[in-house]
Amino acid sequence: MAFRLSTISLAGLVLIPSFAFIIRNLVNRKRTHLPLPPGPTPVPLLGNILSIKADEPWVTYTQWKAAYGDIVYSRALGQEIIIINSEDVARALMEKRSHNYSDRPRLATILPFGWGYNTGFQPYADRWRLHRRCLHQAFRADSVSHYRPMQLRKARQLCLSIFETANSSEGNVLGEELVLHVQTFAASIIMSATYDYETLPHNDPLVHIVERALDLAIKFMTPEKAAILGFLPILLHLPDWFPGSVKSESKLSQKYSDDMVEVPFQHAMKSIREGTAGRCMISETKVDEELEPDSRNVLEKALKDSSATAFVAGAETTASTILVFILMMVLNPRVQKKAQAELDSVIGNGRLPDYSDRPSLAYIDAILRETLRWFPVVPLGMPHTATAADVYEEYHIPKGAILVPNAWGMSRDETKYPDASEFKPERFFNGEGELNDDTVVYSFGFGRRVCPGRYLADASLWTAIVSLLAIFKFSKCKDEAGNDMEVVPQWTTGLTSYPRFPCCIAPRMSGLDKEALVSLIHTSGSGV
Ligand code: HEM
Repeated sequence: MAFRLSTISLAGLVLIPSFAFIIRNLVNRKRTHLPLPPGPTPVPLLGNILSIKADEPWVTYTQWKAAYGDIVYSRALGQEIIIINSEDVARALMEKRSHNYSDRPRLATILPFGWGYNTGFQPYADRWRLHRRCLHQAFRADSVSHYRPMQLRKARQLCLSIFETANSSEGNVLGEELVLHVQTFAASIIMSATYDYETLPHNDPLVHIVERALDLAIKFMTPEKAAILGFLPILLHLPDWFPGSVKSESKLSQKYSDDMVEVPFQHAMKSIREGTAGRCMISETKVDEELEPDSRNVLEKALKDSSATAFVAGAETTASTILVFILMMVLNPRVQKKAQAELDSVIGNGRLPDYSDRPSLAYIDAILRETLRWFPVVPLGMPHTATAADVYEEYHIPKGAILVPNAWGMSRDETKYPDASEFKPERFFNGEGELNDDTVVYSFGFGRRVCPGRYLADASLWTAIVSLLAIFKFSKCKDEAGNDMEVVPQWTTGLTSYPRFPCCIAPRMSGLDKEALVSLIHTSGSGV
């Protein structure tokens, strides 16, 4: 009896919002007389959820492009979702009409799991504007050059760590070892740029606090869980023994998130008070002493929250892109050889490259662009929401609809990128042999919500790519008979995605040992 009762009440909780949605939708449609964008036929209640590839939804959306076009209407559990499959449509809506498409969906998991601090989830309102001001001050194009010596130092440290791992295993590096080195590199750059905090190479206590919060959040902050919690908010209050309850997980996640926001911020504030802080996001943000206490508190809170977001948004995305780059080098020896020939002709082998070499290394820049294109590590960008109903071409865009920019689909546009599934840096050169103006900006999002960390990310990626190419040759692992082993990367799923794969990493310079590498690093300048 108890079972039947709870089944009925659960069904009721699911059905009522769905009927409300259907009725609201019918009323709105009557008012507009315009069709919705085309899309697959939804089934009652679930919408189109069952026809989407759960681990690679961008693949399904790109197939929908072939069937329905650049703008596709779909539904998931009562939510209207519009997939944007072309850069032109994304710009027409999210940039040219950014006043209407800069909001974010209110995911039901955000506040209960302690993620209300995050810039990326802020509604389009004053608090978000203040966050953007703090991020802009620290990471705008003309501020980030200051971080270059630190980024270069950390890229060379990354090479040293990889060298040691490869050296101890005859060149064969396991997928998880590579992931760890690259993630440490990306995390240490963000911790330095935001908090002027120098991370330890292993088991850093502050990085641990951040990762603990992220690990838990990744499990619970999925779109499916948000949809379920949106229907059944009662799951937050039911006792732990009740199937589906998330009461204790949400409390734990809140605590971990609070620590993640507070602990590194207090560390930076202490250094500022003691007069030992170097340049970083916290020390750079002008909190005017003259401000009223209330305004000062609001600004300090925005600074604290947006700096925590910088880590969350910047570390994994940067690391994931470098992992894609290494995978591409393993799978495309021709490209790797050509890049190293360019490096040898410009730099020689007596020193390591630095930022001053960038204008002379066009092919390396093309590799960076092709890496961002070949697999945008935020394949579906971040969703934007329509603040008001709108009309685009002949279609009605309902108020509250979620717009999903399918960056992966844009990167597979055969008219712009012939043989799009191949890794070809040459596609970024014009007829005169110069780099063209496609910098794959769509991989960093659109309009007023575009990634504020893109300039910092660009410099981190370039310096990692150029340093790794200067020192190492990446190839497939060999089996006992000396044959190349097939590479089968395992891709993670979530808001971001990266490949995990073993590979063989050997120094390019014959006889290079650790001592020689350390000495090469020390004698190479920072060239800034
Ligand atoms: C390869 C590295 C990176 C990639 C591919 C990337 C990509 C993105 C994308 C696609 C978005 C969503 C934009 C939109 O809504 O249209 C975004 C947002 C954001 N990114 Fe990045 N990002 C990277 C690195 C960084 C770094 C290094 C930082 C910080 C220093 C950062 C901070 C942020 C923040 C705070 C947001 C939220 C913006 C908002 O909602 O207003 N990102 N990023």
